[in-house]
Amino acid sequence: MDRQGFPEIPSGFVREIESYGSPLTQGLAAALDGEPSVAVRVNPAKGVPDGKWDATRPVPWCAEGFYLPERPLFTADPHLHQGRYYVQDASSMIIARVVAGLADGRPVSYLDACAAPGGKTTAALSALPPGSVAVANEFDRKRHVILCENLAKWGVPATVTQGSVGQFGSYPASFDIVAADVPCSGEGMMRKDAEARRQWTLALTAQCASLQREIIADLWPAIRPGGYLIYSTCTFNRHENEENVEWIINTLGGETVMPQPIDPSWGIAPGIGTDAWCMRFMPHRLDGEGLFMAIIRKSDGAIGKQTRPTRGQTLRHDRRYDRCREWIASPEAIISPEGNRLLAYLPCALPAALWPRIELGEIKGKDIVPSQQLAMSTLLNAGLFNSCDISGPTAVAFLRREAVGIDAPRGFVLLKFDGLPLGWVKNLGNRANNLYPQEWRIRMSL
Ligand SMILES: C[S@@+](CC[C@H](N)C(=O)[O-])C[C@H]1O[C@@H](n2cnc3c(N)ncnc32)[C@H](O)[C@@H]1O
Repeated sequence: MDRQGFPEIPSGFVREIESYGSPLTQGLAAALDGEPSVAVRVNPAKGVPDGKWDATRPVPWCAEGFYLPERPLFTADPHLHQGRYYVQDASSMIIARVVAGLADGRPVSYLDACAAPGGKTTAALSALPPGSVAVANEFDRKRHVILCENLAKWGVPATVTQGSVGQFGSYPASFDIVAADVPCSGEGMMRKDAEARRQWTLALTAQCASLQREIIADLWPAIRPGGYLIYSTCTFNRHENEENVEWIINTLGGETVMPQPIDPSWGIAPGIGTDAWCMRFMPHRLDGEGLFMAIIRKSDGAIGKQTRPTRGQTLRHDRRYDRCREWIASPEAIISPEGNRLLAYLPCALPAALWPRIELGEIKGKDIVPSQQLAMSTLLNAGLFNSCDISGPTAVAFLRREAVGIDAPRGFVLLKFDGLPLGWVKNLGNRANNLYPQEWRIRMSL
């Protein structure tokens, strides 16, 4: 056993990386016994109050990223639950820079094919130029639920889907950028996660490399010719990294590109034993966990070509709900019920099945009970609702789904903390019903 009851770094892993004979891997195994850093990325659409984290160090490659000197009790912080920031390993924040560089100011269609829990998706959503559309998919059902929660809190509209990446075969040449943060052997997590050490075998790396090729082959038709694949893993071995990038280039047809200049002082290393342009984040060379990323441009064509919106083709605005139209600041939205949920669809260049949607509320008789997703949305027209500013302790009680006393008119009231929405209560006068989603509530004792 080594640090904090972690098993030793697997010797087979050490032998594997030493076999590369690269100076880039010297010192890597020792660094995996060190302490991981703590970093956060601020949501530019919501922001955090000035001075929230004094004297934090910026993450060099991400304008919104900061290292914290120690790990606070994030769960007890209402700002986290408001989607004002995301706790994320610093290395992963590179995705924002890459996406901004590839889009280069043009609206694009973006697919994050392996998205849960949503760290890279939220970063990409903040980096995509206005007018872009984003789809986030997750294969695993339980992780999809977490993805929905994290993206709802982030508040920037996106479509969330659940299923295998094969489903995107039905949308040929539909996306300018496809991000595939593929499932991997997780060697880059050996510092944070004891299981990453326990599960490691050379056979696992081969299995993962093969699954990753299947995933990319399934996704490839969905990328527009001339569009981009962002391929990433959180592992160090070459089989899942450089070898797969070369397989993609040679078998599917593309070339690696560098979308943004990388400052050598950041410590990001190139690929090992390849001419392809790759980025290696190695914890002994920079402050972040292991990450590998390559950007592959699919041969031919140009990106940014938008087809005409197919608005109204399969969905019609339901006039019974006209009064909810202004709840969100999107005049194009089509308001339509699905079962007892009232949804606002945001028409875009993608087929209607992939239009982003915001749940406005639950239809209960004549009432529409406004939803938590609406409260969190950056499109919410907050001025249309009665609201009430609450203190930190009341905010935490609300997030625990406890009863909160408020001084506000009767009916649905939007609770605000530090100037931004936190959620809804139904004020009955003598008490207020807490409408925070049961499954999102803070469960731990604080
Ligand atoms: C590295 S994680 C993604 C992390 C995420 N991009 C983030 O930054 O928060 C890889 C994801 O791929 C999903 N996955 C597992 N098997 C898959 C498969 N066969 N096809 C597609 N995705 C799969 C996993 O459930 C997992 O959520």
